[in-house]
Amino acid sequence: MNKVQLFQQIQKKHSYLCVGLDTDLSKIPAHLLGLEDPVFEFNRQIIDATKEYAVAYKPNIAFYEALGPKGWESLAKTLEYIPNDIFTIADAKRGDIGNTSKLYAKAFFETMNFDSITVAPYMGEDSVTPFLEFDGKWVILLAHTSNTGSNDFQLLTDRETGQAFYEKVILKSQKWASSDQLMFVVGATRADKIERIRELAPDNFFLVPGVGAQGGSLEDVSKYGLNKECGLLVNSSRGIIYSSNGEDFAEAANREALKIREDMSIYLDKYM
Ligand SMILES: O=c1ccn([C@@H]2O[C@H](COP(=O)(O)O)[C@@H](O)[C@H]2O)c(=O)[nH]1
Repeated sequence: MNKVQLFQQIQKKHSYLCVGLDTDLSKIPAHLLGLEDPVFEFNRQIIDATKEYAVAYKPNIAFYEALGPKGWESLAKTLEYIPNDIFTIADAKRGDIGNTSKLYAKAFFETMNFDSITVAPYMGEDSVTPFLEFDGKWVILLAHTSNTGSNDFQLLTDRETGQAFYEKVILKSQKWASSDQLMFVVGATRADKIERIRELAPDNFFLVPGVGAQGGSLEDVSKYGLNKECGLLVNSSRGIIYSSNGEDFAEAANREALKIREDMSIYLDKYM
């Protein structure tokens, strides 16, 4: 999916919601556990309940890898089930020496047909560019993440330029790819930095995790992060998919997604 198509979906749905499929067997409703593939069944019902409001789905790969071959099977079935006009993100946070990155890219872009993958920039240019060699596929580079540990390295400042490490990542990586292929992860818990990050990357989409369970403010993210083509995909995982752990989990997810979409619709009119 290209940037124009993504923006069209956002305009059609008045939403920039990404639903995170962090599907955890210890958290899903008990009545699903006896089924052949409870993870897929949970995801199937969540997708059906939220697809009217979601412009992206983001399975976090750790939750599937942890289950071994069965988990990969549930992931493949989930990816297949997501409607074609909805953007898909493999939240895998990969990145290695070039020939290894190339195979990570092949795994997520060819063996599985994800639209995008999250990539860690720490190993530099030759670890990121192999992911950019796939037509129509996106790299979502970790820039300023939502966790407290992000302060350890991402805020380290270069004495000469005064630039923080995360700012360098954003500036340098824009030389490797255009905003048609490169997004950045920016935590909603970093709302105080979003205005600055938008200055550094005016045209790139940001994937923003950290609203909902992590407490980030959707309004602040929207106020400082929206650009002329929206430029935001705001993710909520636990806040939507585990809003009930009873038999009504899908209806509860539908209500949560709708609430977020209603706010997004207001912010698109107010701030874009
Ligand atoms: O900076 C980051 C990068 C990735 N994540 C991932 O996003 C979701 C957030 O889940 P919630 O339940 O909505 O908190 C999860 O998959 C994280 O691994 C992040 O939170 N922060």
